[in-house]
Amino acid sequence: MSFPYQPEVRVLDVRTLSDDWYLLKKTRFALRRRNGVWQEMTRETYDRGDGATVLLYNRERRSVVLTRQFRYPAYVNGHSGMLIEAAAGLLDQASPEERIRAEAEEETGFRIGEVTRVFEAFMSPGSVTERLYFFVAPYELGPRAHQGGGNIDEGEDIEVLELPFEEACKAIENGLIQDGKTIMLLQYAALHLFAERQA
Ligand SMILES: Nc1nc2c(ncn2[C@@H]2O[C@H](COP(=O)(O)OP(=O)(O)O[C@H]3O[C@H](CO)[C@@H](O)[C@H](O)[C@@H]3O)[C@@H](O)[C@H]2O)c(=O)[nH]1
Ligand SMILES: [Mg+2]
Repeated sequence: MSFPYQPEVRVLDVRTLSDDWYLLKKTRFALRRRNGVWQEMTRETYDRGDGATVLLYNRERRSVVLTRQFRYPAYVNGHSGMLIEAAAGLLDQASPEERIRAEAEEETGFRIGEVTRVFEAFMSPGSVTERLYFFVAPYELGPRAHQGGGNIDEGEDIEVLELPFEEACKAIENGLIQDGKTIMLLQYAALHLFAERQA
C-alpha cells in the first residue's frame, strides 16, 4: 500500500503537565491537512516509554501461561481490577527481546529460551505514546527458576495461571479476559500456534 498524503507537523509549544512517575505533556502544533491547509491544534501525550509482552505456550499440553494482577486504572473504571494478562513490562531502555525474556521470568518464574517477535502495535494512539512489541515463546513444565510473582518492592503481586488454550479463548468471549494485548496474542495463537484443531 502506498499513501500520497504524508503529514507535515510544526511543533509550536510544549508544556509539561506532569513529570512524576511518567510524563504528561500538552503540545500545540500545526498540521498540514490533506487539502494543504495548515491547522493548529493541541494534544496531550502520556509517555511511559515502550513496552513488550509475551505469550508463553506449550503445543503438547495445548496450554498458555498468563498472569493475574491488580490494575488500579481498570479498577477506577468499574472493573474489579484483577486483570488476566500475558506477561509484560516496560523496556527501560533495553531491547525488546532482552527485556521480555527477563520480564517473563520475573513475572511467571518460567525460564524461556527463544522468543519470536510477531508484531508491534500502538495500543492507545490517541493519547499514549507507547509502542508495544509482541512476542510468543514456548515454555516447558520442567524446573522453574522460581514461582513468579513480580517485584514485591514495586508493589507487584502477580498470580501465575497455566490455562488450557481453549479455556483462555473462552475467557475472551465471556469477558473474563479484557486486556487488549492478551486478546491479541491469544488470537494470534489461534491462527498460528494452535490452528490445527480449530474448526
Ligand atoms: N510508584 C508507582 N509505580 C508505578 C506507577 N505506575 C506503574 N508503576 C509500577 O511500575 C511497574 C511497571 O511494571 P512492568 O511490569 O514493567 O510494566 P507493566 O505495568 O506490566 O506494563 C505492561 O503492561 C502494560 C499494560 O498492558 C503495557 O502498557 C506495558 O507496555 C507493559 O506491557 C509496576 O510495578 C507498577 O506497579 C506509578 O504511577 N507509581
Ligand atoms: Mg508487568
